[in-house]
Amino acid sequence: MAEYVIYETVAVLQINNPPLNVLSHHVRRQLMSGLQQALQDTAVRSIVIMGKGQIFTAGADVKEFGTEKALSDPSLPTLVEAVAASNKPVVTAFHGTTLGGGVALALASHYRLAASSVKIGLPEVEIGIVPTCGVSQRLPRLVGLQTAVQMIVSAQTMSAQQALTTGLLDKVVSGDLLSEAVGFAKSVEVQALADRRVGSRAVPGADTAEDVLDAARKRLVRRSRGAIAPLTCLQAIQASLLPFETGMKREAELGQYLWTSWQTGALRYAFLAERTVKRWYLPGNKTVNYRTAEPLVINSVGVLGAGTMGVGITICLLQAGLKVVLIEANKTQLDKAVTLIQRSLGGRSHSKQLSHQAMQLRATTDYRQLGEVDLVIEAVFEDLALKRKVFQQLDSVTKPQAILATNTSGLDIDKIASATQRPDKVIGTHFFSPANVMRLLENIYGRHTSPETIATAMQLGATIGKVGVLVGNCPGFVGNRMKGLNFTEAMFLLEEGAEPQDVDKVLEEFGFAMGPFRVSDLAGGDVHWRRRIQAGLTTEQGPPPNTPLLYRQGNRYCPLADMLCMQGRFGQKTGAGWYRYESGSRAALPDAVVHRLILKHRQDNGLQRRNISSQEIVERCLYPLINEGFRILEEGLAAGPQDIDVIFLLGFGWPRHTGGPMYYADKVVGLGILLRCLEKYRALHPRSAHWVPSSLLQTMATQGTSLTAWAAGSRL
Ligand SMILES: CCCCCCC[C@H](O)CC(=O)SCCNC(=O)CCNC(=O)[C@H](O)C(C)(C)COP(=O)([O-])OP(=O)([O-])OC[C@H]1O[C@@H](n2cnc3c(N)ncnc32)[C@H](O)[C@@H]1OP(=O)([O-])[O-]
Repeated sequence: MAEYVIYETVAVLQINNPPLNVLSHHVRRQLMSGLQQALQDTAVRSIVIMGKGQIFTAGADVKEFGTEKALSDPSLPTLVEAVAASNKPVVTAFHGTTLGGGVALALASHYRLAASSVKIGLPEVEIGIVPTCGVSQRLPRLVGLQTAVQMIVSAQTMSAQQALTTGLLDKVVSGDLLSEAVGFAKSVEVQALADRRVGSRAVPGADTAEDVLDAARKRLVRRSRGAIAPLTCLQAIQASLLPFETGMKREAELGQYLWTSWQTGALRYAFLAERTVKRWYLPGNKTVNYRTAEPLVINSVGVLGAGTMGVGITICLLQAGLKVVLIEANKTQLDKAVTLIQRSLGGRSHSKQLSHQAMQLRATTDYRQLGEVDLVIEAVFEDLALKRKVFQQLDSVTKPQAILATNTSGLDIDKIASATQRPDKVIGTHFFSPANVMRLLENIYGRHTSPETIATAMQLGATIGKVGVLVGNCPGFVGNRMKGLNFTEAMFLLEEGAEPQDVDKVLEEFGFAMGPFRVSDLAGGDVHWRRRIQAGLTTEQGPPPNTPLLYRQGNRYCPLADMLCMQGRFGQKTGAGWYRYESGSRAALPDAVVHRLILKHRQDNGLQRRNISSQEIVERCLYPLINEGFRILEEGLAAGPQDIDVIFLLGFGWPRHTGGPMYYADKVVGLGILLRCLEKYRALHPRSAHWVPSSLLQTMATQGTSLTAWAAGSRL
C-alpha cells in the first residue's frame, strides 16, 4: 500500500509494502490516487514520494511479470508519466536499496534527494528487460551516456556520493529523511518546473556519443554470448539522442521486444529460483524443512587442509566474521596459505596491519586445536581412504556436538560418515573453485544426517553469502554427476570428427563462458583422470588389463583424455592439454599434437570421421546432462528442477539467459522434442546408457506435463 499524509503544504506519498516496497498493482493504484489527490488539493504546493521501512523500493513487482497484474491500470509507465507531468514540484526521497521502477519514479520527478545509505541500481538487464518507464531516455540526459551505459547495461549500482557527483541526485542528507524531504519540498515550491523536467534536457557530451556507444557495443558483442538484453538496452540508450518523445517510442518498442522474448522468462526464473532453493526441504520427506529444522549456532569453524580449496573456504568464513582454526600438516604449505589469506583480506603479514577478519584466524599443524570448534570442514586430497582416516581423527579430537563436514566433490558421504561415531553430524559441503568467489554451496545429506545438521549447513551457506542447495548422496552428487556426461559426449564427438575447438566454440556461442575442453585445461585434466583411475575405468599406464580400449564397465568409453594425461598434458598448469598455451598466456591455441593424436586414434580403431553440425554438438553435450537431471529428480536426490538449475547457473556457468538445464529443456527445447532426440541418439549409440530416457521424462513428455507445473505443487 501507499500512505498519504499532508505536512503543511507538502503531500507525502509513502510506499509501505514490506519487505521490499515492490511496486505491485495495489501500490501503484494507491500512489496514483494519492498523486491525483495532491494535484487537485489546492492547499498542496509540492509532493514527496518516499518509502517506509528498510528501503525505498526494489522496483516493479517481478512476481507480477507474465501476469495481467503487471499491465493492470495504472501500469508503472502510466504512473511514472503522471509524476513527470505534475504541475507541482515532485521530490523523490530515497534510502537503502533503490532499484528499477523506483529509479524511474525518481527520474520523472523534479528533484531527487537521498540518504547517504542509498544504493541505486537498474538490475533490469539481469532479468532480461529494458528499464523502460523513461529510464533509458531520462538517465542519459541527467548523468551522461557513459554512466547510463554502466548503470543500465552492466547493472552497476551507485552510492549516494557517486549519484551526487554524476548529477543523479540533487542532495544527500544524513538526518531524518522525512523531515529533510518535507523541508526541501517546501524550499522548491516556487521554483519553475520547466528546466526541472529531465526529459526536456539534452544528453550532455552528445558529441562523443558514437565513441561511447561503439566501445560499449564492441564489449557487449564479445561478452553477451547469446544474451539479447544487454545490446537491446544499449539501443534504448542510443535512442536518447533522438527527440524525447521519439526516444520514448523507441524505448517502448525495444521494451516490448524483450518483454515478449523467452530469455526474460528464463532470467526471471533464475532470479526467483535462487530465492526458492533457500526454502529447502528433504526430498522425499517434506516434514524436514527450513521451517522445522533448527540450525546450531556456529561461531567457530575448523578447516582441514590448506590447499586451494581450504584457503578459499577459510577466506569466506573469515569474511563472514567467523573464527577459523586452519589445520595443515605441512608447515610450509600452512605458512603459504596464511600469507595468501591475509593478503586477500587486505592485510599484510606483520600483525599491526592485519585486518580484523584475519585476526580471527588461528593456523596450526596441531589437530587438538579443533577441540572447541562448532563445525569442521575437511578439504584434504580427494581420496576416500584418506578422508575416512581424517574423519576418524576428527571424531576423536572434536567436541561431541561438533558438525563434521566434507568438501568432497563426489565421494560417498555415507562411507565417510561411517568412519565416525556421529554419522548424524556428518554432511557434505561441496564448495566450487575458487571457493571465495563462486556463490554456490552444494550441501549433501547422507543416510544418517540429522535435520539439525542439514539446517546448520544451509544456514552456514547463507551466513557466508553462498546460495546453498540441498541434494542427496550419489556418486558426483548432482552437479558433477550431470556435468560428467557433457565431457563424455564431447570426447565421443572428437572420435566422430570434431576438434576440441569446434565443440568449445559451439558451446561458447550457446552461452557458456568456456567450452568443456578449455574448462578441463583450466581445472587440470589430472583431477578427473585420478577420479577415473579411482573408479577403475583406467590406470596410469592405460586401460586396465583385459579391458577393451573403447568399452569400459558396460559403456562406450573414449580414452583420449587418459592419453593426454599419460603424456603429462594436464592443461594450463603444464602448458599443454587439449590446447597449447604460450608461457604466461592463458590463450588456448589449437595444438597439432592433439590433432594428430585424435587422427591416429580414429585410424587405429576404425572410427570414421564425419561432419558434425553445431546443433548435434549442442544436443550431444547438453541433452544427456539434462536427462540425468530427470533421473536425479526421479531418484528423489533433489527437491525440484530449481535446485538443479541453480547448481548449474552458479556452479557450472550454465548461461543464465537460458534459465538452467531443466528450465531450458522444459521451456525452450520442449520435453517431447527432448525425448525424441534422446531416443534418436540411443538408437545411434546403443553402447551409451546415458541416452536411455529417464522414465520421469518419458511420463511427462507423453502426458504433455511441463516440468514447471510438476514442480509448482512441490515447493513449500
Ligand atoms: C507494462 C509493464 C511494464 C513494466 C515496466 C517495468 C520497468 C521497471 O524498470 C522494471 C523493474 O523495476 S524490474 C525490477 C527490478 N528489481 C529487481 O530486479 C529486484 C531485484 N531484487 C534484489 O536484487 C534483491 O531482492 C534485493 C537487493 C532487493 C533484496 O535482497 P535480499 O534482502 O537478499 O532479499 P531477497 O532474498 O533477494 O528477496 C526477498 C524476497 O523478495 C522478493 N523480491 C525481491 N525483489 C523483488 C521484486 N522486484 N519483485 C518481487 N519480489 C521481489 C524475492 O523473490 C524474495 O521473495 P521470497 O518469496 O522470499 O523468495
